[in-house]
Amino acid sequence: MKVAWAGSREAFQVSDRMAKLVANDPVFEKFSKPMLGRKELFKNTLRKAAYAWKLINDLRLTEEEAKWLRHYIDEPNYTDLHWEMFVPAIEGQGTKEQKKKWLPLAQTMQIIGTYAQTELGHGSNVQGLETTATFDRQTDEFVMHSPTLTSSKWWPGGMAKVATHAIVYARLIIDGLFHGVHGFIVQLRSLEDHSPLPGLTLGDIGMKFGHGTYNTMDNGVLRFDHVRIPRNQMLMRVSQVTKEGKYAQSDVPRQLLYGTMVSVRQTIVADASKALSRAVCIATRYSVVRRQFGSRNGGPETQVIDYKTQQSRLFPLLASAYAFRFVGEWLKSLYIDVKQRLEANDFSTLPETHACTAGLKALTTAATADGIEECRKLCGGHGYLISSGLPELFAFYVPACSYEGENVVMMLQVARFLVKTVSNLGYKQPVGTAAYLGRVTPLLQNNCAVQTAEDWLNPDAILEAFEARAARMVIGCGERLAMFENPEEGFAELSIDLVEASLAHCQLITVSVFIQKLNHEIPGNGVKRSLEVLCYVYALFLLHKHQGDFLATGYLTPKQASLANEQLRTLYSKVRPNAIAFVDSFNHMDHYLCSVLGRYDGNVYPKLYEAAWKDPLNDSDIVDGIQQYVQPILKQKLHYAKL
Ligand SMILES: CCCCC/C=C/C(=O)SCCNC(=O)CCNC(=O)[C@H](O)C(C)(C)COP(=O)(O)OP(=O)(O)OC[C@H]1O[C@@H](n2cnc3c(N)ncnc32)[C@H](O)[C@@H]1OP(=O)(O)O
Ligand SMILES: Cc1cc2nc3c(=O)[nH]c(=O)nc-3n(C[C@H](O)[C@H](O)[C@H](O)COP(=O)(O)OP(=O)(O)OC[C@H]3O[C@@H](n4cnc5c(N)ncnc54)[C@H](O)[C@@H]3O)c2cc1C
Repeated sequence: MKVAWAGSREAFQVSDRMAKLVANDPVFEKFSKPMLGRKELFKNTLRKAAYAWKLINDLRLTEEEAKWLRHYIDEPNYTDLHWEMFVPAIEGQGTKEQKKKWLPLAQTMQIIGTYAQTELGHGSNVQGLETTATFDRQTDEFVMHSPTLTSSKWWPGGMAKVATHAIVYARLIIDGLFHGVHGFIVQLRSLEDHSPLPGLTLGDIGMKFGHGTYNTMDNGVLRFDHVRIPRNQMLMRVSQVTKEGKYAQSDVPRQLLYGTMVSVRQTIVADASKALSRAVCIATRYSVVRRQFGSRNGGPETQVIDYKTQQSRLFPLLASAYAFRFVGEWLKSLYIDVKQRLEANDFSTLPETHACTAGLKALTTAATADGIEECRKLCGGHGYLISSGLPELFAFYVPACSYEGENVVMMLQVARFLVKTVSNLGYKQPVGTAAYLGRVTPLLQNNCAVQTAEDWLNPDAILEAFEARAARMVIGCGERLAMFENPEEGFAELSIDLVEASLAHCQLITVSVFIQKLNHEIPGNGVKRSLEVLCYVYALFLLHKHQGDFLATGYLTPKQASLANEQLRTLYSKVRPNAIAFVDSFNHMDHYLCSVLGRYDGNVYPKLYEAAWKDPLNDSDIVDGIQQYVQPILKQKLHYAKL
C-alpha cells in the first residue's frame, strides 16, 4: 500500500529517504517552534533553509529529492516562492535569451526571487492591478510606479526581508496607451548588503493566523517610486516591446501570462493529499488509543474508532486523502503533457488544463481545510492542544483556500469552461474530462438501475450516477443561461448554480480517476481490494452528502439514495480492520506529524503529560505577574458589595 500511495517503488524510496534524512537531523527539530517569538521564529527558518541548501549541494540531491527535503522540513519560507513561482515564471514566460540569462542565476540561488502579483486593492482580479510599467523610449527603460495606496504589492512570500528579485505584474503603458498586465523582472535588493534599492519601500505585512506556521514566511509589501529597469526585463514570450516602443503580440495566447498559476495550482492539488493524510493519520491513530464508555464486566472501554458515528466522520476523510493523492498524480501527468505542448507552441489543451487545475485546486483545498478541522474535533478536547499537531496544521493549511486563486473564483472559471463546452456541443465534440457532455442524450434520459445496496458496489453504476448528475446540472445551467439576453448578466445571476455544477463536474473527475487507478498500476490483489473499498466509500459518501443534487436532477429515487447510504455503513465495517494499515501506508514519520496524539507507538498519555511540562509557564511554580497582579487582589480584603 505504501507503494500504491507513493505512486511507484522508486517514488516511495525517494520520499522515504528524504523523510528520514530530515527526521534524524537535529537542525530540523520543530516541536519548540510554537514557543518562539516572531523574530526568533523567522531567524530559525532562515537557518534551516540555509542548511537545507547546503545539504542539497553537498549530497548532490536531485530536483525530486530536494523537493521532498523541503517538504519534510515543513516550514513555509522564501524558497517556496523562489522554486515554485519565480523560476517557473521565467521558464514559462521568458524568451530564450531571458531564460539563458536569468535561469542559471536563479537555479544556483545567486539571486532569490518571489512572485509579486497581488496588491492591497486587487488579488483575484488580475486585470485590475494598478502598478504601472511605463516605457521610456529615451532611455530604453520601464519606469515602475505605485500610483495609489491600493497599488502597493501585498502578500508576496519572501519579499519582505529576503528576496533579491521579483516577477512584478504591472500595467504596461506605452505613449499613454494601456496594453494589459505583464510580468517584469525587478531587482529589489543589493546583492552586496541586502539593502532595498533606491525608490523601493519594502516591509512585512504583519502576523498571520496561527502562531508558528505561516509566520515563518515574510509576506511583504512593496511600493515603487519611479523605479527604472531595462526594457529587456519585461518577460517577452507572450508580447514584446521594441526599442522603438512598438508593442507586438506573438501567436502565443495571452493566457500564458497566467501559466505560473496553472503550474502552482497543480502542485497545490498534490499537496492537499499530504496535508489531509497527515490529519487523518493523527485522528485515526488517536481514535484507536482513545477509549470512552462501554466497559463490560470491568473490561476495557470501547475504542472510539469503533463508534459508527466516529467512522462516518473519519473514514470518508481517509478515503478522500487517497482520492486526492490519485487525482494529484493524474493532474501532474496532465500538466507535464500540457507543458511539453506549450513549449512546442501547441495550446489546444490549455483551456481544459486550466479548468482542471482551477477546479481541483478549489475542491481539494476546501475539503482538506474542512477535513483537518474535523480531525481536530475527532480527537475531542486534546485535539485543541498545539501538541496534537492539528491546530498548527490547520493554520498552515487554511490559506490554500484563498491563495493561488480564491476557491469560488476558481469554480467560476470551471463554470466558464463548461458553459463554453455546452454551447459548442452542436459542432465540437467535447474531449477529455468533458467527454461525458458529448453523451448528454442517454445521461439525461436514463435513470439509475440500482435495486439493492449490493448494486452500488459497481464502478459503472457509480460513474454513471456522477456523470448524470454533473451533466444534468451543467445542461440545466446552460438552458437557463440561454434565456438571458446578456450572457454576462446571466452568468452573474446564475453563479450560485454554476459553482454547484462545477463542483459536481470536479467530483466526477476525482471519482473517475480513483476508479481508473484501480484498473491499473496497483501492486497486489490485497492492496487492490482494500483500495476498492476506499474508492466506494469516497464515491458513496459524496453521493450521500450531495444526495439533494442526485434527487433534484431526477437521476436517483429516494430509495436508491438510501440504499447507497446503507452500503456506506457496511463499507465502514470493511475499512475498520485496516484503518491503521491505511494510515501507516502514508509513511508519515513522527517528526513530520509533530503530534503527540498521532505517535506511531500509540504512547499518547505519558507523552501528553510530558509535553505539558515543557510549556514555559511550567518553568517555575510562581510565574511573572503573580506577585504584582494576583497577590494584591488576595490581600485587599474588599467587601464584595463595595465593588
Ligand atoms: C508554493 C505555494 C505558495 C503559494 C503562495 C501563494 C501565491 C499566490 O497566491 S500568487 C497570486 C495568485 N493569484 C491568483 O491566483 C489570482 C486569481 N485570478 C486569476 O487567476 C485571473 O485573474 C482570473 C482567472 C480569475 C480571471 O482572469 P481575467 O483576466 O479577468 O480573465 P477572464 O476571466 O476574462 O479570462 C480570460 C480567458 O483566460 C482564461 N484563463 C484564465 N486564467 C487562465 C489560466 N491560468 N490559464 C489558462 N487560461 C486562463 C479564462 O478561462 C478565459 O478563457 P475564455 O473564456 O476561453 O476566454
Ligand atoms: C498565505 C498567503 C500567501 C500569499 N502569497 C502570495 C504571493 O506570494 N504572491 C502574490 O502575488 N499573492 C499572494 N497571495 C495573495 C493571494 O493570491 C490572494 O489573496 C488570492 O488570490 C485571493 O485574492 P483576494 O485576496 O483579492 O480575494 P478577493 O477576491 O478579494 O476575495 C474576497 C471575496 O470575494 C469573492 N469574490 C471575488 N471575486 C469574485 C467574483 N468574480 N465572483 C464572486 N465572488 C467573488 C471571493 O469568493 C471571496 O469570498 C497570498 C495570500 C495568502 C493568504
